[in-house]
Amino acid sequence: MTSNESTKITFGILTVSDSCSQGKAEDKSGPNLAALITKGIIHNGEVVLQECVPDEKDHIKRVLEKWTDNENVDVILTTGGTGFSFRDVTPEATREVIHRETSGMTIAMFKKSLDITPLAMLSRAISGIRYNTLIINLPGSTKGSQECLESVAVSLPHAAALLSDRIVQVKSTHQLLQSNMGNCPGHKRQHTHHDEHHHHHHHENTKVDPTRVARRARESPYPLIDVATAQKIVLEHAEILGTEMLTYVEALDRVLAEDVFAKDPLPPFPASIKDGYAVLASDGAGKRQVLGTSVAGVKPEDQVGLQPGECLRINTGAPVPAGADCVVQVEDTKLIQEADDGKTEVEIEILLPPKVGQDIRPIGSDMSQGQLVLPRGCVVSSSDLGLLATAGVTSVLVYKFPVVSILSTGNEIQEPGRPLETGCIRDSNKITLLSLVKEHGFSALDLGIARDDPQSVLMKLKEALACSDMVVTTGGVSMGEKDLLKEVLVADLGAVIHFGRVKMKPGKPTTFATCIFEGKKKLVLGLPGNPVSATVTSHLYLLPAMRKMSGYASPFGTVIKATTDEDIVLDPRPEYHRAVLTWLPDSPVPKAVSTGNQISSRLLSLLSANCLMILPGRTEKLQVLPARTQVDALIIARL
Ligand SMILES: Nc1nc2c(c(=O)[nH]1)N[C@H]1C(S)=C(S)[C@@H](COP(=O)(O)OP(=O)(O)OC[C@H]3O[C@@H](n4cnc5c(N)ncnc54)[C@H](O)[C@@H]3O)O[C@H]1N2
Ligand code: MOO
Ligand SMILES: [Mg+2]
Repeated sequence: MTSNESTKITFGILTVSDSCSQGKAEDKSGPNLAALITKGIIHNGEVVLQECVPDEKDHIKRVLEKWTDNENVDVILTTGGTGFSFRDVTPEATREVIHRETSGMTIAMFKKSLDITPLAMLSRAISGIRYNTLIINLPGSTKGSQECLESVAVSLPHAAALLSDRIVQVKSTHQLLQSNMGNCPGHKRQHTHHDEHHHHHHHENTKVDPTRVARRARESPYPLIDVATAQKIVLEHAEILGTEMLTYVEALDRVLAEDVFAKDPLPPFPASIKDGYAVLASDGAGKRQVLGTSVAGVKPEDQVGLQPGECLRINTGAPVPAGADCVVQVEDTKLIQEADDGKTEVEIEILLPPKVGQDIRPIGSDMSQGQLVLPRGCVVSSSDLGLLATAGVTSVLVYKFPVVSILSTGNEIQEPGRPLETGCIRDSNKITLLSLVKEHGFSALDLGIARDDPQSVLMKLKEALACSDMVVTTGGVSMGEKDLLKEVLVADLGAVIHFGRVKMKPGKPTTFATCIFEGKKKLVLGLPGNPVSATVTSHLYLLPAMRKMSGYASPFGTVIKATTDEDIVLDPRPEYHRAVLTWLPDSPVPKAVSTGNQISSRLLSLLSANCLMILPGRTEKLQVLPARTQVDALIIARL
């Protein structure tokens, strides 16, 4: 039996201290703990994270949650903030993030510390498990924290193995069931000599009784419904959440909840369209005395009046002076006489007889006072903002945006930006979806990664439901043993699953549910885990739902006609085939060129794709769609 030689145990060390975080004191116990671990106090221990935070509960919680949920570290040691002083809140922060206490660890530390000094009684340290991470409070002093670490060191490898082993156990089940995944060498881990002990632990800890695999449905209980029906169902529940007043500057991409009218006319005065001279049309062509200049921005009442035979130089946009009823552009005039200073004009000649109203924009000719400027339901664009500004509208009533949270699931998923851990892949779905909604004028919250165990999925779902109107998850909705979303939704959240499978490719296991959480109706969109499926189904269900909830009159994306570029073998399910639209000079209908291998795990099939060709499902009489067939194409990117 080999020991779990190959497994390292990753540590995060969090020093909690106002003075250290403010640089007023040097953190000694944190580095000392790191040194002990590096020297091997824990077999295969490795410090991967180290930070110092003030004695602020929320700050401590944030780091503990981040290190657990995103960094997936095995053990977190906090040092400091466990005493009686008012600022000591590490135990409170820890208690709020752990799911289950590990009192054995705490007692072991106290036992040893109390043997050394009765003052150990003044520590309020606790320890516990959050998902698969063990969090242990150590005292702030270098000596005290070292003694406590030494007292638990002997059992840490075992504790960490039990927690992480659950992952291996689940992962191998998970892998087994995802038939297309095969067996990944990363998961074959030799159990230590506690084998029977481990299995014992597995049984009680993984809450997956072996019979369940056998009982597991061989067929999904959810009927395959078509895309249009699925979209209709989602939109029925995607209701407007209310309205809010925004300053006009914040209104970009929002939908107006009421008509907007012009407060002021444009132009507010008769404005010249040209650089030239303001004149009386009745004077006809011929000489004029130049009175002076009317420039843009001068108040009309400061303008001198105009008598017959007189004219006033005027700039584009300047108010036309009282009396003048037309403007002649300077190109249609000739200079007759100018003053000794060689620049002030005295007399000019109008070469063409001017017409009344010529080159003048009358008051309100662009926008009259009280006129309807933007109708209710309009999605405010950049030029609409200009109109709001012009109309003197300072704030507008818009529909509220839905708060949407995005949650990845899966034991094999790790946060991007870190070296790959054995048997893991990086989360691409979350960043894809977060930026996809942003591309379409919305925003969403990143709720991290849920692990493949019921309690982790439930905790994460609750967290997401508490802070958003719609929760979007990816993964865990197909037929696998660890595809827990539907089960947790129904069993633990009393949700109604409106559909659990859609006849489409990719995107078959797309799931949609609603539930009442803290008295409010919430939507849960369970997208498939395959990256392409998650992205394609976002275009078909997520964006339309967000648009509908934001007040869009037409929530669906734009569909145009395109012609296929080559023969395409049809799938039994209607396919949303990634393609690149290219317009050719001789045909108004663009060509849609496929991006190649469409397997739904291959994000590259979305590379430069700007549309999804909507292909019919295969039938007896139609197996292959010939080239140059006209199909619908859903636009999915800025053209
Ligand atoms: N027996 C059956 N197995 C499967 C069926 C079926 O009908 N019968 N459907 C297949 C189809 S179609 C799809 S789509 C997938 C969807 O499965 P899940 O939604 O349960 O997704 P997972 O199993 O969790 O993961 C699928 C795949 O995607 C990877 N993944 C998951 N999350 C992420 C992420 N955030 N970033 C990147 N990659 C992710 C995961 O590693 C898996 O490879 O089910 C088929 N199986
Ligand atoms: O439905 Mo899946 O997304 O085809 O692979
Ligand atoms: Mg699955």
